[in-house]
Amino acid sequence: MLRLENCRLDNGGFIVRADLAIEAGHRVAVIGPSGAGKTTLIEAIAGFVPITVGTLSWQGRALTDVLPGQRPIAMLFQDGNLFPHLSVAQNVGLGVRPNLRLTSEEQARVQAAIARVGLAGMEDRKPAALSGGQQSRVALGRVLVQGRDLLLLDEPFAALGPALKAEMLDLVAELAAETGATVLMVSHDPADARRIADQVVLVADGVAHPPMATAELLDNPPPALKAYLG
Ligand SMILES: Nc1ncnc2c1ncn2[C@@H]1O[C@H](COP(=O)(O)OP(=O)(O)OP(=O)(O)O)[C@@H](O)[C@H]1O
Repeated sequence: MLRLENCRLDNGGFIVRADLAIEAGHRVAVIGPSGAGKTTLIEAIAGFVPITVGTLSWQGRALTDVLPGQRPIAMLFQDGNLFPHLSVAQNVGLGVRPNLRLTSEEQARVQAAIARVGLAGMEDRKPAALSGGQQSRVALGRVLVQGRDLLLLDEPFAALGPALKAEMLDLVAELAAETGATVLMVSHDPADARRIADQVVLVADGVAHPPMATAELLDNPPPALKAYLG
């Protein structure tokens, strides 16, 4: 279980409060008005935004004072997930070892991840020689080899067209199901939440609310969400 107990997240003076728990294995969409603090929540869990009050824990282990790289977390951003001068295999390999000196067993893991995300045969290509969807697949391959318990996504597929975005969301859901990873995904599109998230965390008015069942929340939105959904 991921727990934020009476937390105060401080993003350069912008405060979000969070007192919530997410059961392991769930896929949770983080939605809410622009500027409400969705990214702040994700980055506090990842360790980039300080938690000045309260405790963050995963499976009973306190993470509040753990450095970002030592948290059981993999992250995918909207942009800048790939290094343009590195090949597909190298970009994925970074998930195993930042210096890319991989053992043959580790190279095999990278190869398996590349195949799993549908890029077998493209190992030596640079990102510029890939489509947007293929680039997203490389980033997902890197997340996959990291083998972390928690996957945090901050609108990673916003730049893709609707069909491609749906395809990538489905791939995230499949990979999470295969690995048992718990997923938190920031999205502006309620359809994304309905597509892959069984629960939704609403961030509004300075508060990250406890998760609610996706259909229940979106079918009967509270006032703050209603205003946002229009
Ligand atoms: N480094 C910072 N210093 C001060 N304020 C910040 C900083 N980063 C973000 N903020 C402010 O914190 C608030 C929340 O930002 P955040 O990015 O978490 O919102 P969001 O819900 O993800 O927004 P969006 O949907 O527009 O991406 C915003 O008002 C923003 O201006």
